[in-house]
Amino acid sequence: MKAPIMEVFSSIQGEGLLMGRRQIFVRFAGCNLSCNYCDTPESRDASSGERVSVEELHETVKGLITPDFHSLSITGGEPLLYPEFIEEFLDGSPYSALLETNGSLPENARRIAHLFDHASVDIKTPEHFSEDTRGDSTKSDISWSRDIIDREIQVVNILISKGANTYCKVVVMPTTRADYIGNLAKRLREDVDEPEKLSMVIQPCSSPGGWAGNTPRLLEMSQEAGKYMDVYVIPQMHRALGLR
Ligand SMILES: C[S@@+](CC[C@H](N)C(=O)[O-])C[C@H]1O[C@@H](n2cnc3c(N)ncnc32)[C@H](O)[C@@H]1O
Ligand SMILES: Nc1nc2[nH]cc(C(=O)O)c2c(=O)[nH]1
Ligand code: SF4
Ligand SMILES: [Mg+2]
Repeated sequence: MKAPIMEVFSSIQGEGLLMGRRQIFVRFAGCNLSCNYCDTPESRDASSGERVSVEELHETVKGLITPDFHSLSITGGEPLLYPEFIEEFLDGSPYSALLETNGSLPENARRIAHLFDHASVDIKTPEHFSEDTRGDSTKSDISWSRDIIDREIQVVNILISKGANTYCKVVVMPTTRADYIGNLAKRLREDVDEPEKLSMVIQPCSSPGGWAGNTPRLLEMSQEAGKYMDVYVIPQMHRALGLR
């Protein structure tokens, strides 16, 4: 079996609750969303990857193991587009794995959630999409994205129920309303089956220079989310350090 893989590399996890861990990243090519902030836009096109077999991927990963290796990061693009390949690759794999997903494909998640010890589910917001597809982000109401958030919450519930240490990640802009993040946290608190097992990571968008003078907004967002959930504000460490 083969799947389009854009890159396999060893680095330090730069995001979320495994930040600082040495990981081997497997970046699948192809994505079903088009976030306007995506820092790996080339990964959205499945043709940006080389078709690799499970056996070839095992060999490549084996050659990248280091003494400080902690886990695999299965990312993309959107890895949930390739559940059969991931199932074959991780089934019987000796390595712990993190799933880095946009959470939009619950049925695919259901098939492979049991193979992950860790999971990061991105919660996409109106600002993440272009004008023609997003709702009215001038309001604090999250109704515009009900469908995608419904699916992301389903994926969170599936991953937690299968034992993955799961957190959600929200990429925020200097323009993101603090009460929007508060309402998002409230919705997650209400609809996630085991909310005590879920933390929210507020991740500042890494568009250069966007945060100078806007950081008080991060405190406001954290405070609003903290009314409902365990919350962290964590920037992308690898980009600040120039790590891959
Ligand atoms: C490239 S995506 C691939 C995995 C999956 N498609 C997703 O969206 O989670 C990996 C992560 O990068 C983060 N990311 C991408 N572009 C970013 C940016 N400009 N600023 C901050 N985080 C970003 C998102 O949080 C996303 O979870
Ligand atoms: N160092 C490093 N950490 C990361 N965390 C999430 C990443 C991703 O693109 O999925 C990423 C990445 O591309 N590099
Ligand atoms: S879902 Fe992930 S890979 Fe796809 S466009 Fe958004 S950030 Fe990029
Ligand atoms: Mg990245």
